[in-house]
Amino acid sequence: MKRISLLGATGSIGQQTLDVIEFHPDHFKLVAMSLGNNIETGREIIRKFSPKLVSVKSQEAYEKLKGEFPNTSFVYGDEGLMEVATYHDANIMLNAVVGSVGLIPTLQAIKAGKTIALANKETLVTAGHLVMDAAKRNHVSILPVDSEHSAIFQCLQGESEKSIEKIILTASGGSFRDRTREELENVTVQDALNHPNWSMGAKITIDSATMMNKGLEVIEAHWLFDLPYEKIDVLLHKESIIHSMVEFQDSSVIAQLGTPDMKVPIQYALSYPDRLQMPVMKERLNLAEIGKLNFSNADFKRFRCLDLAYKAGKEGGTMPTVLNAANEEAVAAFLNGRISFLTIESIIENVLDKHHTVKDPSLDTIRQVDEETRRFVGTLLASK
Ligand SMILES: NC(=O)C1=CN([C@@H]2O[C@H](COP(=O)(O)OP(=O)(O)OC[C@H]3O[C@@H](n4cnc5c(N)ncnc54)[C@H](OP(=O)(O)O)[C@@H]3O)[C@@H](O)[C@H]2O)C=CC1
Ligand SMILES: CC(=O)[C@@H](O)[C@H](O)COP(=O)(O)O
Ligand SMILES: [Mn+2]
Repeated sequence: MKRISLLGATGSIGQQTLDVIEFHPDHFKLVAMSLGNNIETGREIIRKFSPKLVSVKSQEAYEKLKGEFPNTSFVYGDEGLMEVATYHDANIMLNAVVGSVGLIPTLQAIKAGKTIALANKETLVTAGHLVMDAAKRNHVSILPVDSEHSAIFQCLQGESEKSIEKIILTASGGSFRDRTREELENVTVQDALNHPNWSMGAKITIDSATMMNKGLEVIEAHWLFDLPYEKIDVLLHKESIIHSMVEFQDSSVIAQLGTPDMKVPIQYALSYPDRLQMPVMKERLNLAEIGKLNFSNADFKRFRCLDLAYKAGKEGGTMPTVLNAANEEAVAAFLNGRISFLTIESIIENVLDKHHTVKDPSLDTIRQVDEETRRFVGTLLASK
């Protein structure tokens, strides 16, 4: 029985994780969870799964919920998130919060010896060296939930990482994949939130539209699979059927395919090294029905954020921390209607240009750079 603590239970990945847990009561049990502001959904989840410990974001939410469920203890804030991440009765922690707020709970869970199922890619982007180093020292596995990384992880089962020629991350191209840069000038938040293949949280859907998502995934892959950036390619594939591929030294290419459904990589991370039945999904893959799959190279001028992410990743040190923090702030400003779609990338580029890299940063330095970057983006936004 895997006993799961789930960060971000009310989100898109969180809810699909709960579906998977519900399908397999003999294999999985939810013992602890966190939510942010969505108390209504939180209540429904607590009623259904009776977790022993629940963390909420604010003290106000904590005051509202704490007397309602006699068998559940409540905590709140950053401290609460950490308590859930390290809950004594959990053996696996699935991190499905959005943003670099996921970093510290991940590090704490690693220290507590929990297996990590990681959806929260920002954690690896902002401080991949600290996370992978802590995992190594504590003999803890980091199992990917992100669909591309799960695909690569699956392709690598039974293979030696030494025999990898390169990995190929597929990219749908997001909501605006068929538009020119000129056509991006006046796109709306609603247009951007309309992803062609995946139903996801707002932040990652915007990241997908700017292709920053793929850039973050390149950095995530660098850390997870210990590969230099030269061995990580991106390929546009608009159907999101091939979730990613590995090319080996002998020229063989192994790919992982499936309909776009996050329950598959979530379940694989939870059941690993076993596979379980997938009782409820939209549909299984029928290639004859699909007929044709499309591929093309990603244009780095068209998808500026992808280029910025490769450059930040290659530079290393604190540069990816800045990339991530600037992106989080710029995307939030776009979602709030404060800036246009193309301003997201110009803000990130401006901030990266001004940053002087600190090599091999400590956790304190990462936190400081993250905060400074957010403040700097705040001043840029104030002048708009
Ligand atoms: N959605 C997807 O299909 C995929 C997502 N990912 C990654 O998984 C992560 C989660 O994405 P997704 O599920 O789409 O995001 P959502 O926005 O749908 O969910 C985010 C979750 O995090 C909680 N949360 C947000 N901010 C905070 C905070 N400051 N403190 C505590 N909790 C917080 C939210 O709580 P509440 O809603 O209650 O406020 C919610 O439970 C991201 O890193 C994303 O990149 C990766 C691959 C696919
Ligand atoms: C489902 C998932 O893993 C997302 O990260 C997805 O990959 C987004 O799709 P694109 O970034 O390829 O548009
Ligand atoms: Mn992905």
